[in-house]
Amino acid sequence: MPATLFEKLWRQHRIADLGDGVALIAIDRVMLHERTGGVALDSLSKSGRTVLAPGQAFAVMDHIVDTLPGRSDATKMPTGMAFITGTRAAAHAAGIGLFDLDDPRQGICHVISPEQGIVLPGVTLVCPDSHTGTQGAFGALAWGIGSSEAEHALATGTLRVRKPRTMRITVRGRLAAAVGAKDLALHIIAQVGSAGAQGHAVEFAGDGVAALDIEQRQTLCNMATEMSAFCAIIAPDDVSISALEGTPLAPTGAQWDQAVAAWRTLASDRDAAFDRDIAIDADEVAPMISWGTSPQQSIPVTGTVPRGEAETEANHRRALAYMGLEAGEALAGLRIDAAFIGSCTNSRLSDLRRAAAVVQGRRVAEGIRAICVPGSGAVKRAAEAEGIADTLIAAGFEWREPGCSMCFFAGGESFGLRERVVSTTNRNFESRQGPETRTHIASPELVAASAIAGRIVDPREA
Ligand SMILES: CC(C)[C@H](C(=O)O)[C@@H](O)C(=O)O
Ligand code: SF4
Repeated sequence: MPATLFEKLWRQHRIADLGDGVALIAIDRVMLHERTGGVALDSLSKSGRTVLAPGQAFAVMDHIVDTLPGRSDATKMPTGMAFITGTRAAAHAAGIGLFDLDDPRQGICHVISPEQGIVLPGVTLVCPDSHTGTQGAFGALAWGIGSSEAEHALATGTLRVRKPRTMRITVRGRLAAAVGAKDLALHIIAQVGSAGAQGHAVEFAGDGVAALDIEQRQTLCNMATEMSAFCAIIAPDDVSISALEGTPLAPTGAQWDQAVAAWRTLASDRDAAFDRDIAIDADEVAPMISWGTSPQQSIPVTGTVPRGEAETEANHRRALAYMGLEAGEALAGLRIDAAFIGSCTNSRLSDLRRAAAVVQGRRVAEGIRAICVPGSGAVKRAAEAEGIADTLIAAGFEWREPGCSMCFFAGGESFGLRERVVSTTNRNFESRQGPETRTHIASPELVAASAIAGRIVDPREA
């Protein structure tokens, strides 16, 4: 019987059926970060257990660390330092891999995993972080879990998992030159809704996805979390395989060749049936931006804030009031206070390169705070070598150390009260980037162009 890619990976990792739609699944990699991972490690050691496969477990410092130059274990978050020192001690005691603050490989967990070859096609990878599905861009089965599940996975190399349903999102045709994966993702989420993929493993397919480079694919899979997907996956191909070749933990020599031969079989069979199957026309995707407090509240940047539909009216009104907007108002032209380029959605080299191309030779508008936080040490060094950092700094951007930074207010860094921020991050929830901040999520090009203009602009006209 024809099988989906998800089904193939599920079967390859299924140890036992536990009944009622739940299976015991073999876990190949566990990633942890200092916000939730240290807790799992501590609880594990308190219960007298050890990590079964320390060589396949990795802890990363990304969420709480400051991203200001000259940073140390002390953080802007008053209780932050304990997360960092605690995770460090626990990782050392457990003997697992650690990407510490002073490690040149440090960065956001989902960004550094493929840089290091931690994620590979066909593996199962879990992390107590909701955007773990980002790594499905490499053809892995990667999903976010809770801390206690992380503890279980560390101790046993397995997890009980309720089998998700399957959903395919086929992108027909290629995106226009001025639009990218972030626009595509917001277009899809606006269509299917923030709960649109709940309980589903989403496979992105079609020529529009095959045409995306590996970093854009990660952006797309990252945003699947914002439609509540269990995970996202893209079948491995030359693009994803060559991106992993030569990474520190990838197989080498004959083992690499063998692995590649196996990875090439990882695709949904032609007649495989999905529980849900939807198609998107790439030529209908425009530069997008969110207007509200949920990623589904996104519109083309040329559009106007929609009027509420009856059943969501109260939510709609609340979002409008929170964002300081009125239905019918155009987003283009709206004054902003700040611009942020970073996060596991859009902090890779090509994201920064596209932003730099927009700001090249120009200046951030008077009074606008513009910040760029590269996703990893490797991205930072490459951007510096290529002149991207100089371009951004000359334009007036702050150039930071790698980390989640202002994606996530709980890290301690934040924007000011009620400030309006254009941001390349994935969440525009209330107070996500600071007290009552008004976040508009969009592509790096749109954010960069808006920083220069001091207001929301269509990057095609910048
Ligand atoms: C802190 C962490 C658990 C959280 C998540 O799981 O997503 C964070 O990364 C986020 O983006 O909100
Ligand atoms: S960059 Fe933001 S979304 Fe990504 S893992 Fe960090 S806090 Fe979560």
